[in-house]
Amino acid sequence: MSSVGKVTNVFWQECSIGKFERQKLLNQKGCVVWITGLSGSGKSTLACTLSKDLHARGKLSYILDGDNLRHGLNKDLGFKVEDRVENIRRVGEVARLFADAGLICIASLISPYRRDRDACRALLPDFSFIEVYLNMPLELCEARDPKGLYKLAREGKIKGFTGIDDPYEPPLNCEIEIRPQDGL
Ligand SMILES: Nc1ncnc2c1ncn2[C@@H]1O[C@H](COP(=O)(O)OS(=O)(=O)O)[C@@H](OP(=O)(O)O)[C@H]1O
Ligand SMILES: Nc1ncnc2c1ncn2[C@@H]1O[C@H](COP(=O)(O)OP(=O)(O)O)[C@@H](O)[C@H]1O
Repeated sequence: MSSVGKVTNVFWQECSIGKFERQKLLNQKGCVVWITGLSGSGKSTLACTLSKDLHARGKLSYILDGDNLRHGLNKDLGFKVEDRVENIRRVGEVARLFADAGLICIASLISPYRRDRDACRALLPDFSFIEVYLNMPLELCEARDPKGLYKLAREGKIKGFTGIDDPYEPPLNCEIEIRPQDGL
């Protein structure tokens, strides 16, 4: 018996088919590629390109995209600090399940807070957690503005927009940092 979060009397159930058996079946290792950066920095584009490339190599991947998850799993969440924290916590847990299932899980979310990204990394001590920082200047992201959200934020029609009037904390020790001159 153990105590988990708010409840007690819950038990961990083991199965003889585990992570290693699944990895053998799929001929790959589960891991998480966590893409972080401002809106418009290219997270979804990179996630899709990576997934297509892996697919072509016969590797099974799955994308957890912030925008998409907010249509379902996270549709009860907004953009206040506590909602973003819960958003990242949930996606970290889902990413852990996908990695445990043996997939290459590609999470692409703004994930503005360093502490939350680090907490996701800490959830995955037995897997590779590859943090990819799309270090694109705000001016570039704002010039792209494919959804017109920066314009609305500048006009004050969206409050708390990341990079405008809400913070983004860049990673200090990410595995991969991509800058505009890297020519992606
Ligand atoms: N206030 C505010 N701030 C930032 N982003 C906003 C906001 N309102 C809506 N959007 C749109 O939501 C997308 C970001 O969702 P995420 O789940 O990745 O955000 S977060 O990680 O919880 O910060 C983000 O998508 P991307 O442009 O793909 O990053 C925006 O389209
Ligand atoms: N490497 C790149 N070079 C030029 N434009 C890009 C690049 N990556 C993405 N874009 C464009 O920038 C915009 C934002 O990309 P997107 O992947 O939607 O970013 P995010 O998911 O971070 O909001 C889109 O119009 C996309 O086509």
